[in-house]
Amino acid sequence: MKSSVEIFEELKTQLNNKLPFVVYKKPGESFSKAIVQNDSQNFEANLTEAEGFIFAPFDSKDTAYLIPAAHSDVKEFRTEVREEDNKEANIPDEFLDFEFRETDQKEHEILVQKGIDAIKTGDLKKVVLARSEEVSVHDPDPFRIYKNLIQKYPQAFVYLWFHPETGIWMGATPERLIRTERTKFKTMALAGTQVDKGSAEVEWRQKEIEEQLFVTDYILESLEKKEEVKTITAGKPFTSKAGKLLHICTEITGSMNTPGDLKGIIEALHPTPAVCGLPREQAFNFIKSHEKFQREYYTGYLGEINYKTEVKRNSNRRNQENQQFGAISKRSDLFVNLRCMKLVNGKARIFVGGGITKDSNAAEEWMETVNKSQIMKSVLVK
Ligand SMILES: C=C(O[C@H]1C=CC=C(C(=O)O)[C@@H]1O)C(=O)O
Repeated sequence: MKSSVEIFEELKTQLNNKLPFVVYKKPGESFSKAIVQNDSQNFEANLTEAEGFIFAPFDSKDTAYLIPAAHSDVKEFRTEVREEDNKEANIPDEFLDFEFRETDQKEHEILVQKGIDAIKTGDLKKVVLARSEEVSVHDPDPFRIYKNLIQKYPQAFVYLWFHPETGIWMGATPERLIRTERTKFKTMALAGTQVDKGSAEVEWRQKEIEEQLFVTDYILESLEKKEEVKTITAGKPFTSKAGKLLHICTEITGSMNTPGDLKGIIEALHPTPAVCGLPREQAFNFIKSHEKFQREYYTGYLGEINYKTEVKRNSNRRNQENQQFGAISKRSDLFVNLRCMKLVNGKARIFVGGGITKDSNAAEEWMETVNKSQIMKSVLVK
């Protein structure tokens, strides 16, 4: 196995040559994977036949890119989380000393208030409204920032993606869109945010409980309708930690009639009410006509799609039944592109948003985006 130093050197060369690659680490794992495209073609992803690593935008009308498994090499290397660096619960104050413009605050509060008013007067139940913010970075080395993200957010899906058509994106997202293996799938309903104050008992307000329930109900309803889906079950909501933030999460598991029949399921899930709103189309239109920036790949999704993996055969007689499936299975593991940024000309464009319901408060929503943006800012400092 090559060392991380050697692999990062190879990735630097890949970036200098403007060739696509992605390097990522899954929640809780102690190794990273780099997928390095070995030619300079641009591959657009088609959900029915994509096999590789997909990078898909918020708006499905825009282009999703793929690093195809057949045109790339996979390299795995250890990326241990050092305990002393893992300061995720309390980011030191000096890391938070970035200025934000007052006009940003005003603009965001006006946008949120428009969302609240639309919910109170129409059919819209929830809309996720976001903003972007640019900060200068002293040392915009994406590999250094990637290493920082891994140390700070060991429980997130951490990634660094480059493609000549999209530029450099990176992030540490807490939200899994879907994971599948053979006919089994797993997804989650994530919503509600509060800052982790370190107390063992976490209390959630009715507003957040309701907001998260919308998300769970929507995911269940839209998946139940799909003929690809055979069974589906939701667990109990629990508090999940994402850096110094807490969210409410419900795990949803199920099975499909045909292994790897993902297209319909992805289309049913994306964009989830955790990043768009309810009803989906109205929320989508509201976002498109009111937000003052392009989301691009923020609130899109990314990850392994139909990756062939070897299944270890078990010589135990009782498992013989399972062997009839053969030794190769296709696996997908996709994440929602949250807590992310785009690196452009030595600056980081950070994307943050929050779910708005009838009980939301514009000033609180602004603060929520400030807290979320600090997840990115804390890793930009040396
Ligand atoms: C849209 C974002 O977060 C979503 C995911 C979890 C909690 C959320 C919330 O509390 O509003 C958002 O729905 C973001 O981080 O930019």
